[in-house]
Amino acid sequence: MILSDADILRRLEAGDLVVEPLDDPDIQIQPASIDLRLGREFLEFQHANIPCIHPNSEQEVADYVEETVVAADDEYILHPGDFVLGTTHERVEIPDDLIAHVEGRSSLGRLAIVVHATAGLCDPGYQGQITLELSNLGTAPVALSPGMRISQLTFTELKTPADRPYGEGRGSKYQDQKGPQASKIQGDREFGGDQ
Ligand SMILES: O=c1ccn([C@H]2C[C@H](O)[C@@H](COP(=O)(O)OP(=O)(O)OP(=O)(O)O)O2)c(=O)[nH]1
Repeated sequence: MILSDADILRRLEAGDLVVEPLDDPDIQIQPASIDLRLGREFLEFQHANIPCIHPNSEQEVADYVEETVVAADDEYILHPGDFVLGTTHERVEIPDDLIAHVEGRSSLGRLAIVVHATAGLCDPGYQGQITLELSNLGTAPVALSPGMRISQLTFTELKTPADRPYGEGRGSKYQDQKGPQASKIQGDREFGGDQ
């Protein structure tokens, strides 16, 4: 079951679903989703730094990205073909019996801006800001401004709460992330990590 605006409000009031700061609930709570705003930090990919990324190399991933912070009243120009990591302004807490889907907004989609390349799922138990995989699929640069509504979250109720929710209990690598976070795939067991 997908939560409606009334269901979302009920869960926010109950306090187990958290979206904060929710500056403007009247505008941000949509019929069956919550609009989230764009944060000020961006991770850009430095193509010249390394020839290729080996997923098991924390160093290569770290060398590959560089953070840019734009002022609250400034803008970030996303050029055609660019791929950068952004962040939601809001921090979320997803209860154990919900999953949240990170979706784009139609108005931005019509300008060719997408907010995730592939992994648009926030697990039951996830807490933190949401890293956005931002791309401009169009032919004209688009100016993005911190605070603008950039994405929407929808919520689906699970049949039963997750037995092992995302979080410290299972060593989840993005729990409590602040700002855009680069890939931590080197934490995967396949690449020598313990997850
Ligand atoms: O667009 C998104 C989607 C998800 N997340 C957060 C919430 C989610 O719970 C967490 C992990 O996502 P996923 O399970 O898809 O990533 P993974 O690579 O499998 O990581 P893990 O091994 O920690 O599950 O990342 C984001 O920040 N941005």
